[in-house]
Amino acid sequence: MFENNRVKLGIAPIGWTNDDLPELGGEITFEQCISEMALSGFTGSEVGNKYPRDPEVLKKALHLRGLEIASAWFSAFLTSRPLEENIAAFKGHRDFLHEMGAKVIVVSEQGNSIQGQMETPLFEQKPVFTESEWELLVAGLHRLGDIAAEKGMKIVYHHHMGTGVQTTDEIDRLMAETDPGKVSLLYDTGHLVFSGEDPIHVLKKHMDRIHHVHLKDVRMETAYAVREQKMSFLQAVKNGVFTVPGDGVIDFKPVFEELDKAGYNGWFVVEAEQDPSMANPFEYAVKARRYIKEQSGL
Ligand SMILES: O=C1C[C@@H](O)[C@H](O)[C@@H](O)C1=O
Ligand SMILES: [Co+2]
Repeated sequence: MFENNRVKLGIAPIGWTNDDLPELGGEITFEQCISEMALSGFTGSEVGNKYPRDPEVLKKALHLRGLEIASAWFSAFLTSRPLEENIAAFKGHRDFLHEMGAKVIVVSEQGNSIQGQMETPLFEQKPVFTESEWELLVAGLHRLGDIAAEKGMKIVYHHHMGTGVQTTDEIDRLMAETDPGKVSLLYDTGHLVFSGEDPIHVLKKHMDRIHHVHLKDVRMETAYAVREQKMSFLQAVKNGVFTVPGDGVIDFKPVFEELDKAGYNGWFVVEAEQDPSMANPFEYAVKARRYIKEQSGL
């Protein structure tokens, strides 16, 4: 599978130090994190809160370990803040990623998002965009897509738990209303399964829009407990809802087969936010790397 080096394999720093919950892994250094990524067999990474922001300093640390930057998350507030404010912040992010050699920019709309709220029940209070919010989102994403294209880059939209683009219907609507030349999709297995969606259905339906992949697995017993006990997204993460591929309920073989069949080229980024004091990030990175090799040959 994935012959001709079409796919690169990265891992996100969120298993070592969590951006949404910085106290998780607060003691782990940037050097430990990137050294363990390289040692476990990955060649790329996304950007975490401990990464130096000076591109030359970051490049040197990464290149010493054979790593490159795949992308980095951008929180958009297109439905809740002025467009010009979004554009100014986005341009800085785009320029940094461009300097680092990334080709795609992860974008997620955080207007009305509950993903960062510790006490807000995830399934009960998920935001639903109004018609005017959908219009703002679509028009704003088109602008961000144009700005990314100025540097030969693409935006890849991250559907996400606790946001207005979480479910299959919401992803379908976003894809239907956005221009494929300006807005691509990030496919995150963990968020789809946690939400109760069929990941293969979404994959097949939107394959031609998918230009970045997050490989995340789900501990289903925890996902059920989150619903029953009305936990928030952050409580779910603390309780270990997410883990690395090969450690949860998702069968990644058909995911890899579909992506291979479609000629996917780009990054696979393992992304498993869990408490590093309970799930040793190096051990889980090695586990993920072995599982991906077994299932895809990569
Ligand atoms: O891509 C991601 C970035 C994180 O900050 C986020 O909360 C996580 O769930 C995710 O999928
Ligand atoms: Co993700």
